[in-house]
Amino acid sequence: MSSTLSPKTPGWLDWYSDPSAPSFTLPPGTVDAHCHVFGPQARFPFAPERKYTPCDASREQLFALRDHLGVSRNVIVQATCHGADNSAMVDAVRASGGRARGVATVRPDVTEAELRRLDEAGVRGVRFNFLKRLVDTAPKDDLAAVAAKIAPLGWHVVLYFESADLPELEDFFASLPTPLVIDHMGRPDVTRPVDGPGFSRFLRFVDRNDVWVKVSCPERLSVTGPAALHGERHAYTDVVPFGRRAVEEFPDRVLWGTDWPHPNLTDHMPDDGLLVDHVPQVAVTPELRHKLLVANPMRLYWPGEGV
Ligand SMILES: O=C(O)c1cc(C(=O)O)oc(=O)c1
Repeated sequence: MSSTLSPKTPGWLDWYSDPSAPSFTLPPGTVDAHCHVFGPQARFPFAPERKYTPCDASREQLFALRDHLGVSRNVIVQATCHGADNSAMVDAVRASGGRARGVATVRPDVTEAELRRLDEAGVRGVRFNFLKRLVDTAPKDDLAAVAAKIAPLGWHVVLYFESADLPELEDFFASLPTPLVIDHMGRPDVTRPVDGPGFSRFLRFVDRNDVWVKVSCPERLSVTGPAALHGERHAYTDVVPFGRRAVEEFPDRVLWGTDWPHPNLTDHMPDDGLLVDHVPQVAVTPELRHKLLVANPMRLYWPGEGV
């Protein structure tokens, strides 16, 4: 069997295997609203159209990290290396005993029966990905067709795009008939001022369209670090003003996630324990932290299970 497995993309960085204990204690009920599973490849082969071949990152390994960090629940987002085959993600969500929800990737010809099956498994949204390094195309007609199909289920659309592409995409986004959730703060250029035109445009878009924002991936957005490694508890200081601004302007619509197992990082792989210590730097009061980590994701993914 192992001879049929594809080797990892050259230079691939594996997830950090021995994360430290965070010094910040996550509040009870914390949701990691953005994480992935990869394979395991031998059981859930990667998609032929993928742009990278990762290491395995199984549901058991994700749940072990959840427990180690003091997280209560996960939202498992379909990773592009699995294309529109949601098997690994759905398997993980089903195995969580109600402690995970899923975000899927589906094609425009997806049937109602398949959507109902995903919904019953715990899927609550679909992801539209616009990063050219991750997907070949993102035809708006196809995506609009998907959005029309999932809207009656009460699902939302998760959007992953580069900040430079927002001007071209925002009318399309605003036309979608579902709630919207934006990955990784819309990937701001953190070398620019937090009150400059780029991030201001993003915040205006969020404000006008009632969008949810994931305050996630400082390790991906940071230019100057320092990295969450070697005991560094004030990591990624260049990203802090952007996260703080989003949390303070939209306290009821921000979400947090680890992004474990951190696909496609090339510079370093963060220690996830230290990454948790980034949270109190962007959400500076207990009230803001409770909204970011517990109340907001519960409203979106476990409505009716009030907190
Ligand atoms: O920036 C990335 O490379 C990346 C990739 C994926 C994915 O492949 O699904 O998901 C993410 O959240 C981030």
